[in-house]
Order: sequence, then C-alpha cells, then structure tokens
Amino acid sequence: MNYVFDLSRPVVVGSDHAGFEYKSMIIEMLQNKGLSVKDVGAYSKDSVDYPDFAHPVAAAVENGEAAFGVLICGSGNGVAITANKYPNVRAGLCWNNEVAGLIRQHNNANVICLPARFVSPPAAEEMVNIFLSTEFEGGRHGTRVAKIACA
Ligand SMILES: O=C(CO)[C@H](O)[C@H](O)[C@H](O)COP(=O)(O)O
Repeated sequence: MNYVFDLSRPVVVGSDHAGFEYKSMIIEMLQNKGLSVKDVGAYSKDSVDYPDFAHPVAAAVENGEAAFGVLICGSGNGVAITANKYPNVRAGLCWNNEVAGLIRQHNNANVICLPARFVSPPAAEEMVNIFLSTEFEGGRHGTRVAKIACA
C-alpha cells in the first residue's frame, strides 16, 4: 500500500467508549503494517465524553505532531464536530469506501471520523486504509479547500 503521508510521524487515534473496540482493532491493523500509532484513549468501554479524546487527536494534527488522525464515536459526528474546531484540521465523517476516498480527493481531510454503531469492523478498517492511501486531487478542490477558513 502507498501511503500519502510522512511515515516518520505517527497516526494519532482516539475514540470514546462507543468506538473503543474499533479503535483497538484499527490500531492493531496499523501497527501490523509497520505504522507508528499514538493512542490518546479511551482505554476501556466505560462511558466517557467524546471531546476529551477528539481534542488531543485534533491538536496533534494541528501542531504537526501527527500526519493524520483517526477518530471513532457512536455516530462519528461528535468527534467530527469537535475536531473541526481546529483551523488546520479537516475532519470528514465516513460511512462507505467512496466517501473515505472523497474526503481525501476533494477535501484533503487529515482526520477520518468513523461511526462505530453504523459500520462493520471490516468496513471501518477498509475505510481507514483508503483514507491513508488516497491523494488529494488539488485543482478546483484546492481552491475550495482554501476558502474553508473563516476570514
Ligand atoms: O457524540 C456522539 C454522537 O455524535 C457519539 O456517537 C457518542 O458515541 C454517543 O453520543 C455516545 O452515546 P451514549 O448513549 O453515551 O453511549
């Protein structure tokens, strides 16, 4: 697989309780591929608050510590809403392979948000692989991404 990011930096991964099992599975998959992973929690299925994990993932992408982020909660929306508060984070909610590619091709997303309660484990893994290996197309999409920031 060809990754579209700097492999010297880790992928940062976080979830709430709803995404905990998916997070463990995705971390194992990434580590089995030889990728470096930073796990910010949650570390169990005990009920927690998704912003407590979305903020450290988004901050690591924002400050350049991590190349890409993976966030998982029940619907994917809570973590996406939180991560998109950071000016240089583009977090995209994904529910199928095509969308996982499009958030890279069209939106240059640097965080993928997965809805653990609405997609299967193999589907989640495949979406992460597509996300990590799909190039941004630039061109007209670059013009649009540049307009996202608030003036
Ligand atoms: O924040 C969410 C919705 O965008 C996530 O899906 C959470 O995982 C969900 O709200 C957690 O719900 P729970 O009833 O507390 O398990």
